[in-house]
Amino acid sequence: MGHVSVAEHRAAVGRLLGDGSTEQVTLDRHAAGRRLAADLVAADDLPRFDNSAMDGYAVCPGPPDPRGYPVVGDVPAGSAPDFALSPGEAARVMTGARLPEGTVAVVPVERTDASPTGPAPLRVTLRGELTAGQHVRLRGEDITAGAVVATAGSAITPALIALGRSAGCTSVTVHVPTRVAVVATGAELAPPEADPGAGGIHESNSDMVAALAEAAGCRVHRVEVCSDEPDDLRRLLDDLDADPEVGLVVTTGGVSAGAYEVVRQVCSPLATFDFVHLAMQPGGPQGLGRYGSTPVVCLPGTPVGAFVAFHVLVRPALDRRHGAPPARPGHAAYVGRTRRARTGRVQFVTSVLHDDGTVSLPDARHLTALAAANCLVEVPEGVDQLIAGDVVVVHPV
Ligand SMILES: Nc1nc2c(c(=O)[nH]1)N[C@H]1C(S)=C(S)[C@@H](COP(=O)(O)OP(=O)(O)OC[C@H]3O[C@@H](n4cnc5c(N)ncnc54)[C@H](O)[C@@H]3O)O[C@H]1N2
Ligand code: MOO
Repeated sequence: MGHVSVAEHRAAVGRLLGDGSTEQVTLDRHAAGRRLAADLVAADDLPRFDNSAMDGYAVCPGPPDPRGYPVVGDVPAGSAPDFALSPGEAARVMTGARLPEGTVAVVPVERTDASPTGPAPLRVTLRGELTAGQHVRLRGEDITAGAVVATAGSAITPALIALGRSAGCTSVTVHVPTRVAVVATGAELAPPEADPGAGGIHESNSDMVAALAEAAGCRVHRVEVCSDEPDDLRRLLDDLDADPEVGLVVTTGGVSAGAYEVVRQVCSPLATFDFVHLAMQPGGPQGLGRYGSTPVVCLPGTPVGAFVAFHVLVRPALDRRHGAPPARPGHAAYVGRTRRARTGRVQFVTSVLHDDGTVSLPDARHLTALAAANCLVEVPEGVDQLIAGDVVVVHPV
């Protein structure tokens, strides 16, 4: 076991995972959450043509006429008028309808003497002032063909799907999600439906890590629980290495100093692996390497340690692969209540950041504190006490 810093190990995970790749996919709901790997460019003007923002009458003002405007056409949405308005003429138009040439303004039906339903009248009288351009949506006023709809790195949100599709875009170039297998190891682990027996526990890491990976934009293809038997783990890793749907394996457990550390027993003899104990708590014991050609990141077994290690060490590499901007280096908050801290290693404490900018740190590293947490407070190595009002760095989780 070597001794490396958190930053060094984070960089090593980044090198192991590499840059990722890109692909072209349909711009539809399935692309939501992915990030653009290239600028998205409008294929069409938005709106595609001048159109009405109201159900009413398109008018081209002319000399005052006490009988009102002659209605020379009727344009429902979806049709293209084959006539133009001359001064003193009007046409009935519906919301979204393409406006006839010559339109100066649209008057909502409520401001006319016409019935909102039934056939278009022969003449219409308007009430109130008329301003040029009122209720007219101009071609390309939202975005024009060839303009950048969203820049590379943008997340595909529901609103961006609406904008891109409205601008005629049908496909997007995006980062390919990392295809992940999660392997929880330990002889004591009982699956959800099983009785853990006298010495067993309810297994929880596998789906926690899988959910963390999916929240980071990965596709999780396999979720496995493995015994402490080296042969079982070898067989499973061989199988995962051969599986084209697996591009990264994340293991939990079996990396510390005990007698049955299956991950370390199987992987540390391989020249492609490195096991270290980071000066970090929780999540100190770590491993990484390649099994066959498959990158493997080995997290510690304690659920809080695995969670923190995923956030601090693995998430940044996944963000880079998936085109997400690097996380901010953390932001400042104030310690709410004085408490002691352990020195000798950097701590990431699962904590609650409140609206008033103060942060509550729990007394114990329990899962209840993890589940309540909305941030990790980074307590530097040399700090043995946090005093109420001290500034600390927090990382949202
Ligand atoms: N003599 C030493 N003992 C330990 C050291 C050390 O340096 N010297 N490090 C401690 C630290 S820190 C950690 S973290 C753990 C890491 O141990 P492992 O990664 O080998 O994990 P396990 O021993 O398999 O399990 C630890 C703990 O977590 C529970 N666990 C494991 N997997 C799951 C799971 N899938 N779901 C729920 N809970 C799980 C397991 O039952 C243990 O209680 O080592 C310390 N020991
Ligand atoms: O590094 Mo361990 O996760 O402190 O318990």
